[in-house]
Amino acid sequence: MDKVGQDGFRLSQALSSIRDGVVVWETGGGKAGKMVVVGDLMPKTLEGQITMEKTPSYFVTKEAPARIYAMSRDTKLIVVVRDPVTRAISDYTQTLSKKPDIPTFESLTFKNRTTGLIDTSWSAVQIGIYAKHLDNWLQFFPMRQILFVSGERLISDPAGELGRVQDFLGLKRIITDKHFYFNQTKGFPCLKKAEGSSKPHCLGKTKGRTHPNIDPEVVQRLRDFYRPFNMKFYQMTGHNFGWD
Ligand SMILES: Nc1ncnc2c1ncn2[C@@H]1O[C@H](COP(=O)(O)OS(=O)(=O)O)[C@@H](OP(=O)(O)O)[C@H]1O
Repeated sequence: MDKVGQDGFRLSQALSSIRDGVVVWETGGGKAGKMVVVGDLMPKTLEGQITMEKTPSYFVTKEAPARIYAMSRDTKLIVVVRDPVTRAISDYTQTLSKKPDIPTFESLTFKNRTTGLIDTSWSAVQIGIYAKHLDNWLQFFPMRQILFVSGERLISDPAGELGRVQDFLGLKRIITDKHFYFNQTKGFPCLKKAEGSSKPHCLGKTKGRTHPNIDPEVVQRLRDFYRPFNMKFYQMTGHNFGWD
């Protein structure tokens, strides 16, 4: 859940929230990383409260479903997804902003550009294969405990998407259109009033970075690559996200 979402919730509901943090990744030893902490760091939840924790990497971490299930099998899971092609470009843009020397998007996308073979081990590509990741979660959690929020609709209709979230969590629909306005300069909706303040609150500077122009042929190849995975994902979730 992003900041606008979190703020939106705090606006209206008794909600205890911590930011990214319950999971610690150990690096070193040449291993990709290991999740080591769960559970005890979660704040105590009082009657009538919902405790939230958000870590984007959970969704694509093989061990996460089993560990969260062991902590609490009733946990409700919310994942924001967007068109995997745009997601990959956004991911690359974020990395590029930190490491300007990385190779081009086009060269990272392919194992072999001539044959058009996509490098599915590149995380920017791999993360967007949502159907595959969802399969891991469905080994532990039923679909009714998982909500997929559309990243595109979070921009075009934030109140509508948050309406779905409130329903899913069994909360009253308190966040509505009247809590948002669209900031044309940012290209994102903002909250009219931030939590505990009378001032508006928009997403931070790092949201809405300009993406580099990518060779349209490469974009098309990626669209073709993702199409079957997207179709499977729509089937699994019963929701057409309209990416194709
Ligand atoms: N509320 C909301 N609605 C719609 N889209 C949103 C929202 N919050 C973040 N974003 C977009 O998600 C992209 C990744 O954002 P972050 O920088 O937060 O990434 S990260 O999770 O911190 O790694 C990044 O996409 P791009 O800006 O297109 O690159 C963010 O703009």
